[in-house]
This record gives sequence, C-alpha cells and structure tokens, in this order.
Amino acid sequence: MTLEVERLAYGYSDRVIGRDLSFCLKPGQVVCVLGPNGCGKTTLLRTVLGLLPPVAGQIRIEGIAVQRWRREALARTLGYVPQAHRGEFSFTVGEIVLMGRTAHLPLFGTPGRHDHEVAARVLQTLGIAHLVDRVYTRVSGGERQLALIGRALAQEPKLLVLDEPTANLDFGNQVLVLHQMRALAHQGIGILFSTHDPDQAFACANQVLMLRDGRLVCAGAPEAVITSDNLYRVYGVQVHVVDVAIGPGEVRKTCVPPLVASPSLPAVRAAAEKA
Ligand SMILES: Nc1ncnc2c1ncn2[C@@H]1O[C@H](COP(=O)(O)OP(=O)(O)OP(=O)(O)O)[C@@H](O)[C@H]1O
Repeated sequence: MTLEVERLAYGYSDRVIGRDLSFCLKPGQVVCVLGPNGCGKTTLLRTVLGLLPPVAGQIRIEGIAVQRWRREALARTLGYVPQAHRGEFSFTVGEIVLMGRTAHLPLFGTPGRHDHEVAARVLQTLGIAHLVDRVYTRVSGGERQLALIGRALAQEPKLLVLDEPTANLDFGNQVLVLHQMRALAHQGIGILFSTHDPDQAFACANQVLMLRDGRLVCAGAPEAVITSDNLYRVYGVQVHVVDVAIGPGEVRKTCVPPLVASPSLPAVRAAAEKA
C-alpha cells in the first residue's frame, strides 16, 4: 500500500511542531526519519498513524485520506511500534505478541489456532520464545522493545511505523531488528521508522527525511543525503562519512564522528543553526 504525505503540518492544539512536509512511501520501501531530540519525529509518526489530527495538509493511504478510512480497516493495515514503555498491566510477553492479532478477529472473537501459530512464529523469529510466560512489566527494557516489535509483526500489517525501534536493544538485537525490517520490506511491506543512528539508514533505508526545527532539511537516498554537510546542518557536529568494504565488491557508507574537545558542542550547534 502506498502512503502519501503532502504539505503536512503537524503538532498539538497549542503548538505546531512541523510544517510543509511531503514524502511518499511505496510498498517494499523503507523511509527513515532522522533529526535531533525534540524535532518532532514521534509527533510526525503519530500523525501519520492517525493518532493525532494533522494541522494542515494531506495523509493518504492507497489514495484515500487517512481520516476517511474505517478504524478497523486502518487497524489491519497499519502496524505501530511505539518507543518502549513500561506498561501497566500484567500481561505476559506471549499475550502482548498475541494482541497483534486483535485487528484480525471478529468483534468479541478470541484468537484461534492460526493466530497462536503466527504469534509463536514471531516469538521464535525475534528470539524471545523463552519469554512467552514472563510478565511484560518484569522483563528488561530491550526485551519489552522486542515484545512490542513482535506485537506489530504478529499483526501482519501492510505499512509498519516504528519509533526508534532499536533504542533499547543490544548490538545483536539491533542487527536482528534491522534485518527483520529489510525482510518485511522484501515482502512488500512499507516501513517508516525513526532513529538516532544514521548508519541504520545506510543499512536498510531507500529514503531518508532529515528534520530540524520542524522543517525538512533534506530528503532522498541515504547515500545522497547523509553527508558531512547535512549532518552538520541537522545535528551541529562534524561527522566523517566514509566508505567501508563489507564484502567482495560491496561497499557501504558509515558515519564516523570525531570526538573533538573544542570548540564546545553547544557553540558548534549554534554556528550550525546560523548556517
Ligand atoms: N502532548 C504534547 N503536547 C505538546 N507538546 C508536545 C507533546 N508531546 C511532545 N511535545 C513537544 O513536541 C516536540 C517534539 O516532540 P517529539 O517527541 O515529537 O520529538 P522527537 O523528535 O521524537 O524527540 P526524541 O528524539 O527526543 O524522541 C517537543 O518539543 C515536545 O516537547
């Protein structure tokens, strides 16, 4: 399914956070949102999901405005992995993942054999089958994050939105999640995710949106957009972007931030904001 965002302004009743944002996410593509803390990535994702009303502009899925979609149809179409939260109810990890099947059940229906099989497969894929009976509120932050990703995978959405999906994960699990995202994209699912790590865009994105102060600074293919100049404009740090050989004839870019003591970071950022 194609997601089109056109001249979107987004924010809260008392405050516009971002404006004039346009992009298109086609089936099988991965779009990565980068930007400093507080620039509006979560607000953007929640607006795209229909959880916040747009201030202006259009969000269309398969050409139909999100507001015109029936809630049940939207629930089957859009998957969401929020930033990890602690949760309040004593569900087990297995129950959390099984909740992903809810959108596929009839009203008051209970999960059937197929739903349990899907949930079990997802638990295996994410390497958390051993947590199936553990209480969600009493596992680690990274394990909770994997459970939320599992819930979204069990939903089998057409479009998947992930808010900093690797934030709490160890290095191995970060690779696992990025691999999963790529695998889902290969199956034709559109993926929109935010991250603080530009290397993740090199690893799995087709398109990058770089935001600062509620504006789109640049957008395009990671190799074209994630440059030293643009990273400086967005984050106010001098970063080297270098090619690394990762296999025979295969090269990927990666970001190398030099650790400079002077000038101080706030001063560098102030200069970048003026630039
Ligand atoms: N419910 C709310 N009402 C009003 N303003 C909010 C609300 N939630 C967040 N904000 C503000 O909106 C701005 C953008 O927040 P948002 O969480 O979207 O940023 P972000 O880019 O996802 O940040 P981070 O990288 O730190 O997670 C911030 O200034 C934040 O304080």
